[in-house]
Amino acid sequence: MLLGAIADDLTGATDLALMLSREGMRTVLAVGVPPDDFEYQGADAVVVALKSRTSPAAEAVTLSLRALACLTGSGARQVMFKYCSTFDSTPEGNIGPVAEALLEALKTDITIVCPAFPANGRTVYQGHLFVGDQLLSESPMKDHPLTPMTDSSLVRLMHAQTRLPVGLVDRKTVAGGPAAVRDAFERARGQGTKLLVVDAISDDDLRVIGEAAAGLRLVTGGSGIAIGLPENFRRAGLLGVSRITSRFAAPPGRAVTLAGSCSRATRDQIATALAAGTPAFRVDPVAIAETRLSPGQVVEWAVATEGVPLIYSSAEPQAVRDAQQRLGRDRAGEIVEHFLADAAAGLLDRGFSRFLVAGGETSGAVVGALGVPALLIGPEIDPGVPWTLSLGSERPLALALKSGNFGGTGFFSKAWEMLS
Ligand SMILES: Nc1ncnc2c1ncn2[C@@H]1O[C@H](COP(=O)(O)OP(=O)(O)OP(=O)(O)O)[C@@H](O)[C@H]1O
Ligand SMILES: O=C(O)[C@@H](O)C(=O)CO
Repeated sequence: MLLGAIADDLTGATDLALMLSREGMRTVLAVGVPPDDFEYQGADAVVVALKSRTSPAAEAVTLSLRALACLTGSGARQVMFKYCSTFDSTPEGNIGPVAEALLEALKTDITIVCPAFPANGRTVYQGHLFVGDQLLSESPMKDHPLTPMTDSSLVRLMHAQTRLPVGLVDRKTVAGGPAAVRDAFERARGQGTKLLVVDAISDDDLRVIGEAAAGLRLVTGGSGIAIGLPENFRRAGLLGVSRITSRFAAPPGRAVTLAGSCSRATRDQIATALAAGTPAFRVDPVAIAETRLSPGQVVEWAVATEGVPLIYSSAEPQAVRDAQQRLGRDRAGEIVEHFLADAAAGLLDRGFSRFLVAGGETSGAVVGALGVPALLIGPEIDPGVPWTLSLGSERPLALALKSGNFGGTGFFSKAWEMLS
């Protein structure tokens, strides 16, 4: 194993695994910390998908260290910690605490912090994260149900989340190429800086940073930062030049779309699907809490519905706030996650084998309920979202796990057409 990665949610893990596959690494995704006898299938890269983004920081650290032990125990030469390209976190973490714990466990002195993913509009300039043409704190991320982002300065956010010294490598330095960035790492090292936020506004910048990061034991960032890492292994003669051609044969069976993401992109995709006449069932968290709605009812509705049914809880920010006021923020989230997971398990029992799930937390819950221990990465649907095939599940499943804010407005029909 050349690269071992720890992702703080499942859609983020598929996003990273897609990036590594595209750059020519045979990549396997493990759902949760893999057991000792996990079959790595000779992979160049293994991505461990956790569900640690919004768990208490201490829990996220423990889980991440367990994943790290598996990856380093299997010989990973470099380790990556993958978090969201919109830096989804709270003042308590979990990005800072996990990065700090990984640095310490790997006995290494410095790492980079770079969530940039230009293909999806995430860029970092002067240490500030932009989403499209908006600062993070002015983007729809300010209304996220679990991790509202109200500050765009990555340096400030990292200061709030760790006790470690934080520095910045600015765009001007990155424009100077890999040697200039490596020099900046050395200078920062000399000053005792441990976490270096790095500017990146294009894939070219990310390739420069990737090359400069060849000697770093730990790299942290969004999937974009991985774009330049495979080439380092190639330069070192450890990775072949051939690109991976993904063979993808989706199993037969019925299909369903499940959406628990309240992100802007998902809401637009739902609106597009509804306008096109997609049969849809809207799930209300308060109705679930008051036991007026059960997963079984939704399963029966989907079974009786023709085409690809859409089951969604996604709602506008005000409706989410109302539900959270009634139920509590975490409880509202958990109620919906459990509901959609139970509905997915019910649909699996009724012969469904193709699942498109929108939302990272939602995907984690659904894939857990479907009993899928690992995934093989298939073709890209939109930047950051591949079709995947289950590995080691009772029967083969096709899964598209979409990050909440990824994908064009016609994403659902585009994804399903790829399987028809
Ligand atoms: N109507 C609702 N009211 C309150 N909470 C909701 C509602 N619908 C969904 N949720 C919760 O909001 C959270 C959405 O998080 P999720 O990670 O699934 O989506 P996302 O943040 O858009 O995606 P990603 O993490 O991939 O960016 C989940 O915990 C979900 O259960
Ligand atoms: O980086 C991203 O934006 C995604 O891969 C993700 O982590 C969403 O949950």
